[in-house]
Amino acid sequence: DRPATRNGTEFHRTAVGSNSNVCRSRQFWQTFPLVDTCPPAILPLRGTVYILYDVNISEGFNLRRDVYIRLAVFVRRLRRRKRFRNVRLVLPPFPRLYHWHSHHLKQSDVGWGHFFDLDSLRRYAPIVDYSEFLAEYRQFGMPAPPFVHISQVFRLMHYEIMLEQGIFRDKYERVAPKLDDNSCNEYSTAGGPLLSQSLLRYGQYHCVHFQGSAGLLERLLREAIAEDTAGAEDIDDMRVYAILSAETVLHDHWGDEHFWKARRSMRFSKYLSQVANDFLRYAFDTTDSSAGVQRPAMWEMERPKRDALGGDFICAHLRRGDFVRSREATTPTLKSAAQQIKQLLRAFNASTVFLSTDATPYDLVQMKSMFHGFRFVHFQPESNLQRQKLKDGGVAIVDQLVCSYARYFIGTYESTFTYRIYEEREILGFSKTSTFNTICKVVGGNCPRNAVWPIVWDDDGDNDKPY
Ligand SMILES: C[C@@H]1O[C@H](OP(=O)(O)OP(=O)(O)OC[C@H]2O[C@@H](n3cnc4c(=O)[nH]c(N)nc43)[C@H](O)[C@@H]2O)[C@@H](O)[C@H](O)[C@@H]1O
Repeated sequence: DRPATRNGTEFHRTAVGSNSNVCRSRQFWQTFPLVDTCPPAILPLRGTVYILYDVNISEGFNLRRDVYIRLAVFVRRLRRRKRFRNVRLVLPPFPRLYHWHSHHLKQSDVGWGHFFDLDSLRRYAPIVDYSEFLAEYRQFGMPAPPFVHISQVFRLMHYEIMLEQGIFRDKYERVAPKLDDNSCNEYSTAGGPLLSQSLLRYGQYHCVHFQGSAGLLERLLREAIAEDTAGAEDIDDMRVYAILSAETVLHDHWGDEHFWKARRSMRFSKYLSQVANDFLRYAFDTTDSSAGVQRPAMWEMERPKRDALGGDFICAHLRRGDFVRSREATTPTLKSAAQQIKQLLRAFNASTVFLSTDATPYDLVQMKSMFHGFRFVHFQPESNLQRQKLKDGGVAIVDQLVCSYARYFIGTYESTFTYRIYEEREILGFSKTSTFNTICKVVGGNCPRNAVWPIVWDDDGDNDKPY
């Protein structure tokens, strides 16, 4: 057929109009450079492997952030391998999470760009937001209405017995789905509702017992690519795979410098950061420089630091909601929490407390009434419009950011929400003693405390060039 022209480069109409994701092999293209079979935009995408993933539907926002880190560290390393040089981790749209109670807000199918600075994430790992993935995939040509074809889906599940003769071994195994078994059912959204995205279609659906760290996924993906490859013709084709219940995958190395680099790259979106900064200035007269924290334009410029001062207030993260019932043994009453926070205010000769909480409005009023003689501050969006823009997830992030700037922070036992605040304060440069604190069940009790996982920096700067 006759070559058409796009951006001054010739390509064959058939390759664009069809659903082919096959560009001619490099050798052929180099031999006959004028007969270019792909639109120029696609050429750099040759061999792309898109990894879609999703997380168990009941997991909260802050565990999802941790699962992201496991996969981001993995794909950053994976990109060093030839077949995966163009790997892309596709970030799953957030469904309406269990904890996002405001039913009048539109908060399903929310992209990661709403919460995070995608360019900052991208400087750590090859990621694309779901909408960016669709736009990129479209360039390969899709049938109408446009469908994305996932060749294999892997629904991960834990092994029933983890130890073999007392030893934990990394392993996985495809298993046949049992009809009466909800742990792997292709029509269930339990492993994440990704497949209900209207533009997705998939080929094979596998149930996989999986035990091990993210690195083990490389074997699983290589196996899938080998199965999907017929021969030399399609060896370097674009491929799409999906991993469901990705929370099953463990960190390759938890808490090392790779973890922290990925964590540091998780800067919040410009809009959310701006709302938090405005609130800090308005409510506490606090800025980056008055608080003495480090927040350079790029996370790559951050350095070890321990002398941040923080704003002139104490922050407490008081988790209520499901914790009141499901973690009764470690969750304090409002009265006990208020007593502990007031003790701290007196000890630090401070007059202001910022309370971050998912408490009901009624409990919040109760709590406030226990702080006579102190200034009690809680973040509320300033207008309906701002609430709609922030959504419940955005309000929670503003709460976390404000707590990250406090002179002293105390959080909830075993809450990932609290752990993410600990991490943010580690990055900003606070002392460990001002950060790793836990509210007890009762005042003066000998209570369990959250783990202390301090930040780890590379010895010689950002020398870990992945690409
Ligand atoms: C034990 C597990 O704990 C997990 O919770 P946990 O780690 O605290 O932390 P998350 O997994 O983030 O879930 C708690 C969610 O509740 C809201 N939330 C909690 N604290 C605050 C707060 O201070 N301010 C605002 N604005 N919102 C808050 C917020 O939507 C947050 O993502 C649960 O997700 C699991 O379902 C399970 O219960």
